[in-house]
Amino acid sequence: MAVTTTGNLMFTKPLNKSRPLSTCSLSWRLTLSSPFAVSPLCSRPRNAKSFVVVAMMDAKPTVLVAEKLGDAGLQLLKKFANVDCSYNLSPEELCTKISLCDALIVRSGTKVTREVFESSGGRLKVVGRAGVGIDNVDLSAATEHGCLVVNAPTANTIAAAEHGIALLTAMARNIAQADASIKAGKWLRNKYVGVSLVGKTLAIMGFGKVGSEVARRAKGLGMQVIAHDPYAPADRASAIGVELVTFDEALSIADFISLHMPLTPATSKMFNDDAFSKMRKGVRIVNVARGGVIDEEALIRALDSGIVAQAALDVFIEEPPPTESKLVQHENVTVTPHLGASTMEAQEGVAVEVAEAVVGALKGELAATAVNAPMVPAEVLSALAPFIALAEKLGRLAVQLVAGGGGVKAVKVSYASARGPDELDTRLLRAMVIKGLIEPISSVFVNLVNADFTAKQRGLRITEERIVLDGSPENPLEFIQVHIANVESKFTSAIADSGEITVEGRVKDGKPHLTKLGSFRVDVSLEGSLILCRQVDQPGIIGKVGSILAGDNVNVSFMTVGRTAPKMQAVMTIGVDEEPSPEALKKIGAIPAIEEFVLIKL
Ligand SMILES: NC(=O)C1=CN([C@@H]2O[C@H](COP(=O)(O)OP(=O)(O)OC[C@H]3O[C@@H](n4cnc5c(N)ncnc54)[C@H](O)[C@@H]3O)[C@@H](O)[C@H]2O)C=CC1
Ligand SMILES: O=C(O)C(=O)COP(=O)(O)O
Repeated sequence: MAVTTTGNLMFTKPLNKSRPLSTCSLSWRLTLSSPFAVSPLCSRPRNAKSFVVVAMMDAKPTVLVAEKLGDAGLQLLKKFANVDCSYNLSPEELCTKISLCDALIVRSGTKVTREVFESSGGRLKVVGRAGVGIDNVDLSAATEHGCLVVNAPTANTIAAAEHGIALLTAMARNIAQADASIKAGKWLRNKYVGVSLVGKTLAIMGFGKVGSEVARRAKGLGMQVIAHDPYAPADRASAIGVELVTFDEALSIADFISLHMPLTPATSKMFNDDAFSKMRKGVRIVNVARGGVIDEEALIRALDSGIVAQAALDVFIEEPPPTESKLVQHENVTVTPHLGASTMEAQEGVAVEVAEAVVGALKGELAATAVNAPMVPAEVLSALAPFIALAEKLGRLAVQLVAGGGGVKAVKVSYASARGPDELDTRLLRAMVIKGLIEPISSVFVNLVNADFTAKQRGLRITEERIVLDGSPENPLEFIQVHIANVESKFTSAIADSGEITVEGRVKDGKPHLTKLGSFRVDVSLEGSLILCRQVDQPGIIGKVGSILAGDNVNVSFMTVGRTAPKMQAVMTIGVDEEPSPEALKKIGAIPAIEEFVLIKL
């Protein structure tokens, strides 16, 4: 393939969409039934550009590691992928490089913006955050681009909690200031008299993983611990002897306040003038969460007025903060450069946690640490696996039966199961029906991440219905039906009495089968291509069609006939391994008894 170089980019000719998959530049590919199925670059540039950047010619995906990552994680990645460790990239450099990458791993120092996803040209499949907070990743843009975001939610919990306690104790005893003063040649024993922690009330704001661990440790120091978290279960708090209180109660009671909530639109600047005005005079604040949860200007005012006696901050709205920052320079403020997660142990831990999630996602597995996709436990996933393939095939079949009308706008998916509604997670199945409905008629790539978004964007209303069956709930599902309303069909027999295109499928011997088409009972394996014929039921038709296909060297894998009654209307479904030639199809259409027929590519 001819490649020309322009600056940092390698450009090649526009790729031919009709090229067989096996000749794509990106030869690794996941199975289509995978929820994170990767359609190669050549088959679906999402934002199709006149030129497509081609990354590499070997079989491995490329992972860009944009910030320092523990060695154990790097080794894990290298077993599966080409790993490009490029630190301190400018936003422009990141946007340039990203089009050559299948995965990106960052910490808190890299902003993964909408531009990054747009610049990836659809190639970026997964962003791994080697840590907890994902406020530096534009999750909406990731979801819209079908890019999975995973994080490492557990491996740095203890490190962050320990750093919170370190800041709490260092602040109370003026450790940083006293250290600086000795180094400046002073000996200020009276100036740096501290305050005791024992018996004081600590309010933990955000009682999640880190907050709970800080609470445990603070109790060990003899503090009274209360917590505010609108979403935390009371039994978890009471199990470690912590009382959950309202926001205002926490502010008005606490001697010390430690922040542990994520930065979200709801928590942004929640510690503002109003909040500071409700605090006890002389309160001391620790922030190892995110700088953005505090209005930094309001904190300076509260420090200057004495409402806040001291603050210890690991995080800032802008990182690194400007050197002349009044907050950083304030004598009652202790600062660290976002070190909460920076222990040897935590960095090795997050590196492994994120590398495993990224490799898994690149292999098409569902990640337990997915941030923008439903987390489906492994056992549920394996039980649903055959139905995932069925759901996609039914969507693909149904949409190819549409001839016209108002366009596909209203689709109902019915799940027949003996399981209770809470025991059947249909999110995955719905996503796969959407994938099947949209991919054959567009260049959009649909996966579990962007399925609902893509359907909504295309004005496709998906409703779901449960058909409750008696019997053993051992099987997750008996059958799935897909109904498309308000459309005409190119195969009128696919329209059921309800007036909707209706297809029904079951899993037989682990394989997806079509079991009903419109009002006709059929049974054909949903593989390869399908020929659907409607004819007046009479002897000899099967033989005629069979011999036309044999003459065209097309292997028939399956054939069934469903009829309303003997000698009445019948629907013949024929599974074929190869696609018949137009001549063969013409001959089938010319058989007098055949009233309509259609070829469906699954
Ligand atoms: N400084 C550092 O290096 C580190 C900072 N962090 C920060 O700490 C945050 C917490 O981490 P984890 O405990 O692991 O996350 P988590 O998700 O286990 O806990 C967050 C808690 O905040 C609560 N929360 C959400 N909105 C709230 C609100 N409006 N008011 C009070 N609570 C609210 C949630 O219900 C949840 O329980 C992360 O989002 C991250 O920003 C985490 C690790 C290291
Ligand atoms: O995990 C988090 O949320 C952190 O803030 C840690 O950030 P870092 O990976 O050290 O840049």
